[in-house]
Amino acid sequence: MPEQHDPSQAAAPTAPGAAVESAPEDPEPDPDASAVSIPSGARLVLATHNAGKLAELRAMIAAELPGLDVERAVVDAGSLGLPDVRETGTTFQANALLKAHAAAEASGLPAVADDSGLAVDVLHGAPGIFSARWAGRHGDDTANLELLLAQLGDIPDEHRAAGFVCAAALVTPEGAEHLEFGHLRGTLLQEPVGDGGFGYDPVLRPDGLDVSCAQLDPEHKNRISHRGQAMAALAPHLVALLSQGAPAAEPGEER
Ligand SMILES: O=c1[nH]c(=O)c2ncn([C@@H]3O[C@H](COP(=O)(O)OP(=O)(O)OP(=O)(O)O)[C@@H](O)[C@H]3O)c2[nH]1
Ligand SMILES: [Mg+2]
Repeated sequence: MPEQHDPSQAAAPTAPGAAVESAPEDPEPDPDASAVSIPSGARLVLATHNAGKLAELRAMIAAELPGLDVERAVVDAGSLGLPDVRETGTTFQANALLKAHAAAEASGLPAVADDSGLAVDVLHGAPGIFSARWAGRHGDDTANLELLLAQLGDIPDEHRAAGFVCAAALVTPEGAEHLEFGHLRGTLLQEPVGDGGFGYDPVLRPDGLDVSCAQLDPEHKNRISHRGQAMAALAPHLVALLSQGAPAAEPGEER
């Protein structure tokens, strides 16, 4: 069982794992990962192919680990040529773990993955884990959002409560796991507003604000978002992992 801190997320992930703290030091690159070329200085893989998520995750890691050279140390699944992982899990946490395990095994580096989505109360939590492909095609944000608005066309504001959910997983090449969660509750607007963010951002107005997520500046969204909360909770584990056994720089070598 990975560590997890969200009792509302009931289904248990299947992959076993020890606590990250027990990992003795940064691993040597996995010899079986020879198909993947790891840039020098890479320390962490972000196991996502979603550009919107990637930008947010990079900014969050830069803010949470100010000593880390994010440009050099953080690589992403796409730039390593890692394939998209089939999300066969039935919960956010199971899919986050699937993606992080796959990237850690393929790269020989620790990996962070996020599985996230929009859960609409009147739809009993849908689109949920199917958020990225709600309209039938993976990653068509405009079609997903239009379908959702059409489905909710007759639903008045007082019954349009919804929330973003994020499960963020940190997995080492040895299989150690950490899992954290974040939620952002709000109300679905009748029409998209704003052009920032991605996905369903233009239709979710967070509780206590009078703008959509797409109208927030990126720092503000990251401070309050589901992903921001999950990554803030994961940050101490990332710090512990990345500060352990950091290879010493060779004389004259830049890090
Ligand atoms: O408006 C949004 N603001 C957000 O902050 C947000 N976070 C997640 N989502 C939605 O949920 C899907 C994730 O699905 P998902 O976790 O499987 O990711 P993905 O398939 O897009 O990329 P990957 O990380 O799996 O490679 C995304 O595509 C979006 O539709 C969001 N929408
Ligand atoms: Mg996905």
